[in-house]
Amino acid sequence: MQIRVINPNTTRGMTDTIGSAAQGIAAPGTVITSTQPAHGPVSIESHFDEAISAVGVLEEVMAGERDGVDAYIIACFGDPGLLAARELTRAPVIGIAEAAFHMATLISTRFSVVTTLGRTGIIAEHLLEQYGFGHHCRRVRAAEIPVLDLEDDGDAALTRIIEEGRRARDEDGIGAIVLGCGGMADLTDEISEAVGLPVVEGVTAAVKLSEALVGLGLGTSKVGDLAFPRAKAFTGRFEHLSHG
Ligand SMILES: O=C(O)C[C@H]1NC(=O)NC1=O
Repeated sequence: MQIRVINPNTTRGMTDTIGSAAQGIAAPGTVITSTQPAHGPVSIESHFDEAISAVGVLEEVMAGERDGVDAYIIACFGDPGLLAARELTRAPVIGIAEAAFHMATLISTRFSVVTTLGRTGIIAEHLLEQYGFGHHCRRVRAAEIPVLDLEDDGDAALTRIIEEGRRARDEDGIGAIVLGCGGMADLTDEISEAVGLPVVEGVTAAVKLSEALVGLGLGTSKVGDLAFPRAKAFTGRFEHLSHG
């Protein structure tokens, strides 16, 4: 099977980190192809960044449909464009936040999230409620690091994440940590070792969930709100999105 991992930001180094983590956990026979939008924010750290990035995610899913992709992963912790992407395909589309939340509830009764900047914590909080995991998550914490510090200042970023993870361990009454950024995909073992808790990371969780869904012959329902979009003309810079 082919799983297309989409980094919604446009930083190639982070796309490569994400793709490597995905391939490293993939089963024999699973091919990971990783991609990013041609246009969009170099990192996603606000509602504005999320909104703009979603268009690129959808364009990458449309390209994947031409490539015969078997499953898609949206590798940003805000799961930008998730439901819209599901409208475009019969394949499974998994957001890394949703995947991580599901996995964390299978190994712990309470978890906390450690993400990058505090200002994006509300996005994870909204997703927790939207997905039905609000009562499982004790707190959404932030290491207060810019997303691209994970690429540009990795050691300092890792230190900050571990420090926040230890505070969560000591204060939150939790059994697991969820990593709140696609760019943390290669840090799972180091953080788990340093904090002394199981760490759930969304990219790798989404790979295994995608393999499970494809293996079960399950894909996005095309009945109801996730049916293919109605024929629609788009104008201006979005004219290429016209369909039907
Ligand atoms: O929402 C966040 O803080 C992290 C999010 N931003 C990004 O560019 N990739 C992510 O996973």
